[in-house]
Amino acid sequence: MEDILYSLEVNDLRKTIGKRQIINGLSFQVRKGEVFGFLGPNGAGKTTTIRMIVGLTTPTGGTISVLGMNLATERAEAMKKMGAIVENPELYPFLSGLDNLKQYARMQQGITTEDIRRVVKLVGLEHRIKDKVKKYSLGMRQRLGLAQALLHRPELLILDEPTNGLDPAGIREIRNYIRRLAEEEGMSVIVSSHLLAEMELMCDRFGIIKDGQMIRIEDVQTIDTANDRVVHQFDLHPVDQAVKYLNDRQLDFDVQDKLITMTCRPSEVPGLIRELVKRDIDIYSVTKSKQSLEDRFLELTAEGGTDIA
Ligand SMILES: Nc1ncnc2c1ncn2[C@@H]1O[C@H](COP(=O)(O)OP(=O)(O)OP(=O)(O)O)[C@@H](O)[C@H]1O
Repeated sequence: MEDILYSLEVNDLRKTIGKRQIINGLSFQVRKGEVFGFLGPNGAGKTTTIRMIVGLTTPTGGTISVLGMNLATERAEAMKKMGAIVENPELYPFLSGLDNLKQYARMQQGITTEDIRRVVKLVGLEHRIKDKVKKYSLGMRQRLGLAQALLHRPELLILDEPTNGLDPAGIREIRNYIRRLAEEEGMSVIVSSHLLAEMELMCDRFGIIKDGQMIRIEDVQTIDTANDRVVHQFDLHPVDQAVKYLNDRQLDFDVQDKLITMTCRPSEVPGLIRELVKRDIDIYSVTKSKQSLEDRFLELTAEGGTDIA
């Protein structure tokens, strides 16, 4: 049998609502066992794409394959391989977490007590599973929703903004569970977010979506920022002299609290330091902002932004 490399393949996906083309020829693949992020500004089309993948809305054109099965022609089989939390998970607050899972299990076929025990452990709710859901924190509810989505042992898990509304501790928990599912269970996970730092910590790769198109796919391990323009902060003395030099070179910079901030490529920094030192300017430190990925994202998604070919 031919080996299937991808859990999900989306090809030339399109969606028109009314006269508006919302998704515009979107293509990407999700590998087996990876966490793939869907990153984009508000209104980029993340939710619409996810709704098509989970079968909540029908594409106007293009194809979606789940583990090699075409969603349009082998829908029932493809759906069995998928678990999702797209809108808020449906939970009954007056039932315990366990009873919620039992209730959910009844609506599906072939779910055993062992399956329930397994998902409770997977999301770390063993000690609170008999408590009523109304007593759960938002993070715990989210984890119970995750447990529901995992009950039928999906191979592809789809989570729309899974960390939305959670506090930092809750975000970290969900992130850890998502990573565990990929690393220990070999599951493929798609998460959408507009939080960049989140994507870097949670994903193996992420795609940047803008105006209903995938404009770039990044591999988190190999993000190459060497040639990206990054914000650098120079602590130096005397500032006036440095300001004069930078003005003479017609460089763009800001001065705040005696610190000079400028956006440049990391490769340009050594030359700049040499020139400043030649002018008897003492450099105490140069700090590179950690926001480079965010800068790049904003640049890529800005109206009329940089050419990303
Ligand atoms: N049912 C609909 N009717 C008309 N327009 C829609 C409909 N659903 C989505 N849109 C529009 O499609 C575009 C993409 O929306 P979508 O919700 O997919 O974006 P998103 O990337 O998920 O954004 P957000 O981060 O804000 O959720 C938006 O401009 C939205 O207004």
